[in-house]
This record gives sequence, C-alpha cells and structure tokens, in this order.
Amino acid sequence: MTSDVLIIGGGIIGLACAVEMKLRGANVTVLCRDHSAAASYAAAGMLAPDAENIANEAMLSLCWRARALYPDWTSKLEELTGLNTGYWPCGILAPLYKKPGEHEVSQRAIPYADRGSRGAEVKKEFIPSPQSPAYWLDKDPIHEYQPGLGVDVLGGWWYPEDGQVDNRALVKVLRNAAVSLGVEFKDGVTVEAIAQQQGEVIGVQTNIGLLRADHYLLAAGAWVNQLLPLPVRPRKGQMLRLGVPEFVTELPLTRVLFGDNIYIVPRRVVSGERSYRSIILGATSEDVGFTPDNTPAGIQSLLQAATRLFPQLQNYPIQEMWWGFRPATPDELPILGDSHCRNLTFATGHHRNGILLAPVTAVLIGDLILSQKTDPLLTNFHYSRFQNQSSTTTSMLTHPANFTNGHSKNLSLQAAELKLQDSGLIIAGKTFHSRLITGTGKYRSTGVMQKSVAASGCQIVTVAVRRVQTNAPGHEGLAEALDWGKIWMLPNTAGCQTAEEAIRVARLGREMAKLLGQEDNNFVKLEVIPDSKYLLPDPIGTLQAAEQLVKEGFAVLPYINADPMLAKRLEDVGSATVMPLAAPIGSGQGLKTTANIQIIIENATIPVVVDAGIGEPSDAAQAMELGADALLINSAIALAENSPAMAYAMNLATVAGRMAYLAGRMPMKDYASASSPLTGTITG
Ligand SMILES: Cc1cc2nc3c(=O)[nH]c(=O)nc-3n(C[C@H](O)[C@H](O)[C@H](O)COP(=O)(O)OP(=O)(O)OC[C@H]3O[C@@H](n4cnc5c(N)ncnc54)[C@H](O)[C@@H]3O)c2cc1C
Ligand SMILES: CC(=O)[C@@H](O)[C@H](O)COP(=O)(O)O
Repeated sequence: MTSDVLIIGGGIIGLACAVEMKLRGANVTVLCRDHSAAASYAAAGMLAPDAENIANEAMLSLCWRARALYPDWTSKLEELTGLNTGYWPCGILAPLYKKPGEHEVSQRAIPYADRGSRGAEVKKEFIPSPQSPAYWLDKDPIHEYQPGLGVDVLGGWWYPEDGQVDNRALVKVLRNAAVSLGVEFKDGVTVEAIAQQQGEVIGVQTNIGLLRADHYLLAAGAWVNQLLPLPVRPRKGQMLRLGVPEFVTELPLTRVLFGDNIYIVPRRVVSGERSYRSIILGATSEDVGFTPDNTPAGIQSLLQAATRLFPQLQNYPIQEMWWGFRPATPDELPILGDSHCRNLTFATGHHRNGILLAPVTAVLIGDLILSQKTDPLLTNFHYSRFQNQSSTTTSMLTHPANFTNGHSKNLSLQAAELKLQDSGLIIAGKTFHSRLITGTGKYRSTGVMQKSVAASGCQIVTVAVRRVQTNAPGHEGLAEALDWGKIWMLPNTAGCQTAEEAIRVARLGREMAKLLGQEDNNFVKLEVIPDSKYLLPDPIGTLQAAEQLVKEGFAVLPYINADPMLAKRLEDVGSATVMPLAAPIGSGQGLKTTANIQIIIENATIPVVVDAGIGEPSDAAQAMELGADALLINSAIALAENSPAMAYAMNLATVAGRMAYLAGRMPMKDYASASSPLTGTITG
C-alpha cells in the first residue's frame, strides 16, 4: 500500500507531523535513518521564546503560538500513551553579570513593583505582549528569588511563561503515539535521493529501494542539504548532564537558568516508584560541520560558565556528555511550507527552537498538506526567501534557467517566456542546472581544457583518480586548474579492471574530492573495464562494485553498455544514475545504441546519463531529444580543432535537445500534410 504522506526524518518535527496527520485520517509512513543522531534527542528541551530574545516578529509569533499549544498537546499525547513527556511550565530566569543599559531597560519596559512567588521584592519590567510578560529583577531580589546564584550576578530577567519539556521523553511519547495510531515506521532507512520529474516527486530512492507516496514531507533536520540544496547547515551543540547527589534533598533549581553562553535545566523524572533528578548543561554553538564528539574545550566552557552562574554544581557528578547538530539556516528561521514540487513540503531549519516549534509546525503542515490551507504566517518561512541571494544552489531549486547551461541569457529568457519548466538535473539529491558533464583528458593544454570547460557551461567534471595519482599527461595540476568551489568533481575509476580495484579507487576519489574542499562529495563514476580494445565495461564487476559502494554511502554513477536489464539491476541496488554508452569511449561514432537507450530511459526512475562515443553536437541533441537526463562528453570536445568552440556547441546542443524533449515532438506521419490550409484559398 502506498502512503498518503511519506515523511523523511523521524526527529521531533517528522514525528509531530506524523501524529497530527494520522489523527486527521491520513495514511502516514516515517523514514528514519538514525534516532540517536537526531537533534531532537540531543536538545535541552527549553521552551523559551522569551528567554531566547527572538527579534524577528513572525518567528516570535510562531514561537508564542507553539508555547501556547504545549499544555494541551502534551496532555493529549500523555493520555494517548499513558507516558509522561516531562512538560514543565517552570519559567526561565536569565541572570546577568552586567546591568543592561538604562536605555535598553526603559525601551523594553514599563516598570512597576511586584512580589515574587518566594516573597522577594521583584521589580517588574513589562515587555511587549501581555500574554508573555518579562520582569526585571535587581541584584538583591534576584538572589533572594533564586538562592545559590554566583555572587557576581547583578540582576536578571524573569520569564514566567517559558518552560521546558523532557525532549527525550517527548520523542518517545510521540513515537509511541504514532505507532499506536497506526503510523508506519521504516527505521534504519536512508533516503539517498528525491526523484523528481516535471515539478513532481515521483519517489524517494532509499537503501531499501524506491518508495513512493502521494505526498512527501522533508523533515531531515541538519542533513536536509544532502537531499536538496536548501541552505541548512549543521550547528553543533555539546551538552552534559550532572546528577543531583543523594545528600541534596531538594532539587536545587525549580526553574531554568539561562545565562551567558550557558543554560542550566533542572530535570525531574518520575518513573514508577523512583524519581531521577538531574541537571542538564548546554550548549556550545559551533560551526564545524558534522564533526562528531565532545571536546575538552567545549565541555570546559560549559562547566566554567555553569559553575560561575550556579557554583554548587561544581561538586555534582558528571553523568553523561553528548553532542548534536541543530539545523541552522542563514537567517535562523525555519523553512516551512510548499516547495518547488507540487507534492513536496518542507519542515526543516528549526535551529535552536525545534522542540518548542514542534506542535505549531505539525498543525501548520497538517493544514497545508491535508487541507491545502496556508496560514498567513507561513509566508515568512518559505524557502524562496533565499532565492534572491547569490547562492546558486538554492536558486537551482526552482530552475528558472535550466536550459542555459549557464551561458546564454537569451535562451533562459526564452525558456521562461515559453513556460518550459525544467526540474534541473538532480543526482543523489544534488541539483545541477547544466545537463552536460565533461572530462579533463586528451586536451592539447591545460589552458584549452580550462576554456573548454567554461564554454561547455558544465557544472560537473569527471576526473580519473588513477591518472591524477600517477600525474599522467593532462592530469598534472588539476587541483589548481579548475575552480572546485564551483565545479562539482566526479571522480572516476578509469583504469580499473576489477570490482575490487574500482572500489579501492572510488574510496581514494572520495578523499581526493575532500582534499579539494568538497567535504560532502560522495559521487563516483564507476568504470570496471577489463577490455582495452573496445573499452567495454564488465557488467558483473560493475554491479558487484556498485552494490558495495552504495553500502559505503557513495552516490554511484555506473558506466555501462546500453543494457536495459543491467540498468534496472543497478537501479535496484541503489545507483544514483545509469550511464549507458552511445558508442565505445573515444570513438566519436555517435548514437549507436539508440533503441536500448530508449528502453533504459523508459524504465529508469534515476537519471540516465548518456556517456561515451558522442562525436558531434547533433548526437548530443539527439540523445537529449530521446529523453536522456544528461550527457558526458569528453573526446569530441578535447579532440576538436577548436575545443572551446566545440564545447560551446555541445552546450547549445544539450540545451536544444532538452528543450525539444520538453516541448514535445510532432507525430511522425507516413505521408505529406500541407503546411498551409487547403480550404478557403483564392482560386486564380
Ligand atoms: C545541543 C542542542 C540543544 C538544543 N536545545 C533546544 C532547546 O532547548 N529547545 C528547542 O526548542 N530546541 C533545541 N534544540 C534544537 C532542536 O533540537 C532542533 O531544532 C530539532 O530537534 C530539529 O528537529 P528535526 O526533527 O527537524 O531534526 P532532527 O531531530 O535532527 O531529526 C532529523 C532526523 O532525520 C533523519 N534523517 C536525516 N537525513 C535522512 C535521510 N537522508 N534519510 C532518512 N532519515 C534522515 C535523521 O537521522 C534524524 O533522525 C537544540 C539542539 C541541539 C543540537
Ligand atoms: C572522461 C570519461 O569519463 C570518458 O571515459 C567518457 O566515457 C567519455 O567518453 P568520450 O571521450 O567518448 O566522450
């Protein structure tokens, strides 16, 4: 049975949306690679729109809405499962070591006096919303209100409406609720690519095969950018947990402390007869990609800040340390709502506030997917806000200029005017606007190669790993010859005769791409070629190597003879594309395998890249007219009398062929049919 909605990612956002949509009657499946890696598991669970001091108005409204939903949402989930979420509207105190400038206080506040809950004199400063007051406490009141604070605390803000939830417990409750409602879970499943055609997702390629649904929700947290070029980056946070020693009879804190680069979150977990008490310390904020592990520097900074703020913690036992990756966007707002595909919705980029935002995200996404209702707030979080910025990757999502291969503005305008919508070339979740891939071998000089690559407008260049290793002619200085910040490297295993060799060279290729700054490049063009006369690939060795490399996390682009059965088998084992040959490598014979390529195209749900043997632009156009997704052309360009000019011609031919394919060819007829009308003509 296919699902109504397939959710990619089983963190809190995926789970909350799954429960919400299931409750509204949808048939939902959740795909999740790894629960323990989720930010949702790593978080501190603060519900802190006020303490976080959120400047963006729309974001603040969203966060307030989320916080207001929390009591009912958690009690509904608790009723459904009989489990505790640890929701605790305990308030958050934000002590400061410096008094805020007079200006800051008076701008934010209308002061008046009040008594705090412990009887201390609390000088209240009220800020923006009556639903969300904040109170300023001077030095004496804050120390009276919260005993045990560091002596250099000079005052602070009290946010009574903020609170916390035990995020690990909540994730467990959500998952239990989802299971009991009948949501289907596929754990340990990695989505490798989102297959798209004509503005529609047609399936997701996973390590267990292709999965389809009517609608898809992308909720893959910090990893979302591995599937689509959304500007979401991991922001690492290190955390630790202290136990509360037996001799401390009462939990020393009954509210969250939110300090400078530190928060201290008291937890009380009641489980059956026993109650566990602990204190969570968090969190660093590091822009280090997906670098794992806790570090001495990270943990030291947390301990230092925590014991300054609340000194008695220095004798508490450290029970656990961990880290996680917040899904951060450039403006620190989430990406919510419609995507460039009719049946794909985004819910990601929740950065520091994903635990808080889970219930409101679920409601808004449920409304959008199941009732086509767009809440006005959603417009503030649409992915298109990043499109006017210079990032080429994000603008590729909507592909207004896919036909140009980056060179002809006129063509792009015409394509837009002609309303030809192209979805771009998407390989293993990475989008390219050029559908022409080139190589670096056989050129007269490096300069000619550079000019040709530029003229081809290609965004992917394949490089023979072995030839780079051995500094073969034309492969010296490749690191500097091309701008690997702009060109995506496709390492290839040329020169490998067996599956084992190809696997080894593929691994080296991945390292080579890393050394050139492409940390996340897992692409490999797989060539297993035992025959040196025709350079025909070994189908069995290719399949074996592909299977192994997919398991190792490679995006495998296998070079094959134009064999439809083999193409299908390669797709089944999880290849990212298939690359059938037009004719033997370097032969320039043109399309000799048209009929089989046509069958491969008809049956493939992954991109079909016609590779090898193309001799002239008309071959390129013809392959694209057949419906090939892309071309790989090396010799025809490198060996032309004027390589850059030929590269440009191939660029135009690729674009022309693609446009023609999308435009739809006229039907072929057996007999002539006059172009001008035969009726109504004037007889002489
Ligand atoms: C240290 C730290 C402290 C935080 N503290 C707070 C806090 O106090 N309050 C708050 O509101 N927020 C906090 N956050 C932020 C919050 O945790 C995140 O915003 C939220 O968890 C994001 O949820 P998510 O479901 O989008 O992503 P995640 O929880 O990261 O889940 C994404 C899931 O998708 C899966 N996935 C990814 N790619 C694929 C794929 N290709 N195929 C299949 N599955 C895939 C992952 O394995 C993962 O399970 C904190 C985060 C960190 C790291
Ligand atoms: C560079 C590369 O990968 C070639 O082996 C590829 O197969 C292209 O073939 P042509 O050189 O015939 O274009």
